[in-house]
Amino acid sequence: MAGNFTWHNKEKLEQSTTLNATRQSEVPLCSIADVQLRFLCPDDLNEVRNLCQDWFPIDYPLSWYEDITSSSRFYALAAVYNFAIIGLIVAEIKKFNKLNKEDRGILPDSMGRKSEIGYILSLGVHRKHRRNGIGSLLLDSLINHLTTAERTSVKAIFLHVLSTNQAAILFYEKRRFHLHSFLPYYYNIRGKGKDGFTYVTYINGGHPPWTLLDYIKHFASKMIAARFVFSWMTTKIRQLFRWLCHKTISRFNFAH
Ligand SMILES: CC(=O)SCCNC(=O)CCNC(=O)[C@H](O)C(C)(C)COP(=O)(O)OP(=O)(O)OC[C@H]1O[C@@H](n2cnc3c(N)ncnc32)[C@H](O)[C@@H]1OP(=O)(O)O
Repeated sequence: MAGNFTWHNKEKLEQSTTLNATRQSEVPLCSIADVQLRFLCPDDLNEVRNLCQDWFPIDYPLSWYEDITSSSRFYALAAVYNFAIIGLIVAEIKKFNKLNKEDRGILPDSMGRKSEIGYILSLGVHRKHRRNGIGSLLLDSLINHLTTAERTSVKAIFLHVLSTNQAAILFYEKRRFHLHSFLPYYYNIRGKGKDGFTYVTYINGGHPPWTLLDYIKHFASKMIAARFVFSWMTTKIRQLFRWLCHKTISRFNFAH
């Protein structure tokens, strides 16, 4: 899986950001135009670990932080303001056929076989800077990356979220992610089973498997199209027949 792609060149660290969305109702602590995006590097490990421990109820092992701050397998992007990380997104591309059973229904089998799929492992924004468009900025950057010409095989982006994480659910729904499945006891949080949801959005022509209703709609539209073609052909055959009759009668009259 990891061998099939490399994320952005880590040397291209800084991306300038231009998002003109300034809020009228509240004064943001930082202007989004002053936020820079760059990829994580090994020196970020402690800063990233402190942020994640604040944001997520899951205790990730040290090896996870080492991986996301150093491996090119991950698209691990930080939003930086005043030299401090105030947000980050971590994602990877997975081969569809390597997905867990519960996630296989995201794409139809016929499309899935040759496809890849983006998986968001983590997205978080510093508490002080939430509702300022930084989460959206990070997500947009990932979506832009996955919708370039070289990544047309990536047909969907999905993630897992705690069913009680209302802020994140509202955020993803606002960003046109749809609920795909309910995952009872998906998380083990300090020894307790907690439910999760899978959310998904489709890119690069990807779509969910067809439901019975989709098949009915498709069949009905084919029937309507066939009826239209049939009635057009009947009209044309009738016109041709009339023209032939007319020609034959004219010739017959002329001969006599
Ligand atoms: C795969 C996963 O990582 S799941 C876990 C997700 N991460 C977390 O739970 C960590 C804690 N939460 C956070 O860090 C943040 O709340 C995030 C990442 C979910 C959202 O980041 P933000 O920078 O605040 O999002 P952003 O400002 O771009 O919000 C975009 C829109 O999402 C919706 N939204 C975001 N947060 C909320 C909220 N708390 N309540 C209601 N709607 C919200 C709004 O519609 C918002 O637009 P608006 O502010 O114009 O109304």
